Amino acid sequence: MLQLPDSPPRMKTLVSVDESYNLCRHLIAKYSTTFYLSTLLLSKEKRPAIWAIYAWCRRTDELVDGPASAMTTPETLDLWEQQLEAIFAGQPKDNFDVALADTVQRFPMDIQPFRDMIAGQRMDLYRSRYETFEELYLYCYRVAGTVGLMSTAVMGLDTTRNTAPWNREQQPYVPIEEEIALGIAKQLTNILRDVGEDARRGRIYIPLEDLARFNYTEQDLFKGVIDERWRSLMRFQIERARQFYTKAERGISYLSADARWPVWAALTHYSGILSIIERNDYNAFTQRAYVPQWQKLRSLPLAWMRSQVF
Ligand SMILES: CC(C)=CCC/C(C)=C/CC/C(C)=C/CC/C(C)=C/[C@@H]1[C@@H](COP(=O)(O)OP(=O)(O)O)[C@]1(C)CC/C=C(\C)CC/C=C(\C)CCC=C(C)C
Ligand SMILES: Nc1ncnc2c1ncn2[C@@H]1O[C@H](COP(=O)(O)OP(=O)(O)OP(=O)(O)O)[C@@H](O)[C@H]1O
Ligand SMILES: [Mn+2]
Repeated sequence: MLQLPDSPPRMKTLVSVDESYNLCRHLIAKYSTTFYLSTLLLSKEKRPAIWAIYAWCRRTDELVDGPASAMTTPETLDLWEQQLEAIFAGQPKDNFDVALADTVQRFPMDIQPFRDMIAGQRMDLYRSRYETFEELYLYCYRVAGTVGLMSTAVMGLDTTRNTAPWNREQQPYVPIEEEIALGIAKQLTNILRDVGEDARRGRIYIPLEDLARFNYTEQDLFKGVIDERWRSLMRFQIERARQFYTKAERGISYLSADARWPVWAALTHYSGILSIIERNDYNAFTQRAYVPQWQKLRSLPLAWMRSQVF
C-alpha cells in the first residue's frame, strides 16, 4: 500500500534524493505501464522529475480512491495541502516528497496546479454526479488538466519554434490550452473506460444532461444496459474526447524537441483506448478496454515519426 501522510507529523530521517527518485520510479512502474513507458523516452535529466510528479499525483488520488480512502476527510486533504506547501518550501516531510522538493527546485514551477488537483480530489469526497459537461470539465481540469501544466514545466518549450526569427521581441507561444487538453482527453477516456467500475461504486461521471439527451437513465447505467441509446451516448462521448486529443496534438510541436516523442507516445496509447471501446461494441461494463503491451510498443515508431513531422 502507498505511504500516505503521517499524523501527527514527527521528526524523522528521510531517504536521500536518489533513493527518493527510485521510490517514485517503482511507484510509476507499478501503477502505470503507459506512463512509465513514455517516460523512458525522455532525457535522463527530465525523466526522474516526471516520476516525482507522477508519485505525488498518484498518492493524492489514492487518498480519495485507494484502500484507505474511507478514512479520508476534508481535514486529511488540508494536511496534504500543508505537506505540499512544505515541499515547495524545500522542507519535504516524507520519503516520496524528497524527490519532488528536488524537482521543483530544478524545474521552477507554479504550486497552483498542485493545489487545484487537491481541490479536484476534494470533489470526489462529496460528489458522485455531474449535471452538465461544464461541471465535469472543471473536475477534469483539476484532476488531470493540471498534470499537463506540471509536466510541461519539466519538459520545457522549444524557444526556436516559438518565436519567429524576424521578431525575437515577440513573446513565445505557450501552449497552455493544449497542455490542459491532453489531461482532459485522458480523463474523459478514463471515465468511459471505467464506467462500469464507477457505477458499482455508485458514481456517474458522464454528465446527466447527456444521459437525458439520449434518453438513457441512471437505472439503465446501473444495470449495464447496452442498446442503441447507450451506443449513441458513447459515440457522442468518444467524439468529445477525440476533439480534446486533436487540440492537444496541435500543441506538441511547441514542446522542446526531446519531449515530443514521449508525449506523442502517451497520446497514441490513451486515444487507442477509445478505439478498443468501439471494438468492444461499447461494452464498458463487463469488459475493460486496454491497449495490449505489444500494440503500445508497435505504435512507438509512428509516435516518433509524428514527433518529427508535426
Ligand atoms: C502541449 C502538450 C500537449 C503538452 C503535454 C502535456 C502533458 C504531458 C499532459 C499530460 C496529461 C495527462 C496524461 C494527465 C493524466 C491524467 C490522469 C491519469 C488523471 C488521473 C486522475 C484521477 O482519475 P481516476 O481516479 O478516474 O483514475 P484511476 O482509475 O484512479 O487511475 C488521476 C489518477 C490523477 C493523478 C494523475 C496521475 C497519477 C498521472 C500523472 C502523470 C504524469 C505526471 C505523467 C505525464 C507525463 C507524460 C510523459 C505523458
Ligand atoms: N494483458 C492484460 N490482460 C488483462 N488485463 C490487462 C492486461 N494489460 C492490462 N490489463 C488491465 O488494464 C489495466 C490498464 O493497464 P494499461 O497497462 O493499459 O494501462 P496503465 O497505463 O497501467 O493504466 P492507466 O491507463 O490507468 O494509467 C491494468 O491495470 C490491468 O488491470
Ligand atoms: Mn483514481
